[in-house]
Amino acid sequence: MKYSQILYKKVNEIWKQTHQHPFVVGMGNGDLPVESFIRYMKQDYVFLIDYSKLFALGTIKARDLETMAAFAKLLHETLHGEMELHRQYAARFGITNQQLEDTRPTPMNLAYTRYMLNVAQNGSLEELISALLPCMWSYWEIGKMLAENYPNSIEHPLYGEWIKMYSSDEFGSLAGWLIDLLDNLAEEKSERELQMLEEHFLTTSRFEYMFWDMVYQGGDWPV
Ligand SMILES: Cc1ncc(CN)c(N)n1
Repeated sequence: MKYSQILYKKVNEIWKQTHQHPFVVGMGNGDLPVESFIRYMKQDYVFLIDYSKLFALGTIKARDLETMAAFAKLLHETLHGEMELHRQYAARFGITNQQLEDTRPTPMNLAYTRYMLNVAQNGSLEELISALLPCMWSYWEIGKMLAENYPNSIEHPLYGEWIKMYSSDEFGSLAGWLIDLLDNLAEEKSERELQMLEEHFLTTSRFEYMFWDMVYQGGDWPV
């Protein structure tokens, strides 16, 4: 069995609960309050600024030109594709790009990005990938699940664009490339190293769930 399939099984329960989270379900059936979506978009924008840096660190840790170029492409797609979606959403609500960028990350958001940046800066290329992969892979799974279970959701005036982007073949092929890369790299790793990668994968899968919960519940600094 491929290493990614082993990981997929390990996070099955976490991802299942993520798919059932009211924020995710609310995008599918259109019931999600707009204020929750605006909170998500702002928090996610500053999340993506740090997340982009992981791809930059991926180019530094890459061991060949092809991998370097692929990480550079992911960096470009995040800054100019994924984040552009957020900028367009924000404009609809009269939120400027500067206001988006100035969003103060919540403690949960900060904990998540600091965890990944710490792994990316201090760990191996394999650790970096295993920490960031749930972000891409779980979003792709959510996009596909929503498009399949809620076929009309693609037409939703607000959430439709989000679902279209994350269920798209383009997004899926970027996630797929990262999955294949981890599978190849994992072949040469010891049990102990694989255990560490699994730990990162599980941790950031849990962080993903917590991120949805944070933007739904509105968790912020107490003072
Ligand atoms: C919190 C989070 N995780 C993942 C993704 C998908 N890149 C995202 N936009 N935001």
